[in-house]
Amino acid sequence: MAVSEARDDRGEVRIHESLDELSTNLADYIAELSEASVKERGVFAIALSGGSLLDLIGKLCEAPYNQTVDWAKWYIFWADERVVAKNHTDSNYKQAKDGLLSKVPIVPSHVHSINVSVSAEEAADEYEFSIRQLVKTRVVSVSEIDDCPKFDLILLGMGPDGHIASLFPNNSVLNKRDEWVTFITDSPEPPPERITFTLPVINSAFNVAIVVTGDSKAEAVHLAIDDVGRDCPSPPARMVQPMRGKLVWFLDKPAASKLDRSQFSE
Ligand SMILES: O=C(O)[C@H](O)[C@@H](O)[C@H](O)[C@H](O)COP(=O)(O)O
Repeated sequence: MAVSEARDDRGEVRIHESLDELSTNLADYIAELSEASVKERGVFAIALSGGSLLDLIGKLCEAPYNQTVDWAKWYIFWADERVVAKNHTDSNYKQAKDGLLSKVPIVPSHVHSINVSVSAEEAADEYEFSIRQLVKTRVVSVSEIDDCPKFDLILLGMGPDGHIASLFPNNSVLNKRDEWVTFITDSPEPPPERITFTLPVINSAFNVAIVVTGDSKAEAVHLAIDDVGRDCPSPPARMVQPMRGKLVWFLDKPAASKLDRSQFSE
């Protein structure tokens, strides 16, 4: 059975016995947020990331979710994307299409992927422009604090170095405050060119989920969640602090193995 704990500004931490339990819990969470958002706003604007996360949301293609989720109301975005051809194995779009989008009845015009035929800088600018149009029509809500887009849900993975989206440690894009979407050409992980949401956009969302599995990420999970003191390095994932939204961590046991687990409850 999953255990969970509320960690003040670090959000709710859910730890799962197995990947299967995590996938089911994650699918339930997404389906519930979708239902609430469609009821409240008539649409569900969700931003995906890349990596193992996309395998873990695969349960959404199965019963009961494939029948019960109101797919026609979904609008899909990417919190980060690699600037490669859309049929390239590194493309987050391709991974999402193969694993989810082609298997459920999402409206093709609701899928907002980046333009990969231009430079990373231009792709980021164009993507921000298209999000601005959808904020105007309120397909994407807007933050009352700073006019940032307010996605119903942003799904993030995390690397062993604590990066989320394409916001890597010690990269100057972590300090971007004015752009909604920015770019890098020097990713420490291939491919080098990527576009990414900035922290203000991530922290404006109604809901953010960070999904992390495997013991190679246990130290980064500890540094991102526990009270570790100022002398420890602060990974980008620790900077995810939704201003008015809710943060939930979905972890398996190996990823949670270095957490201070004094107060978890069944
Ligand atoms: O496009 C990307 O590379 C990502 O969005 C990135 O932030 C990813 O989510 C993490 O690197 C975790 O990836 P894994 O879960 O595959 O380790």
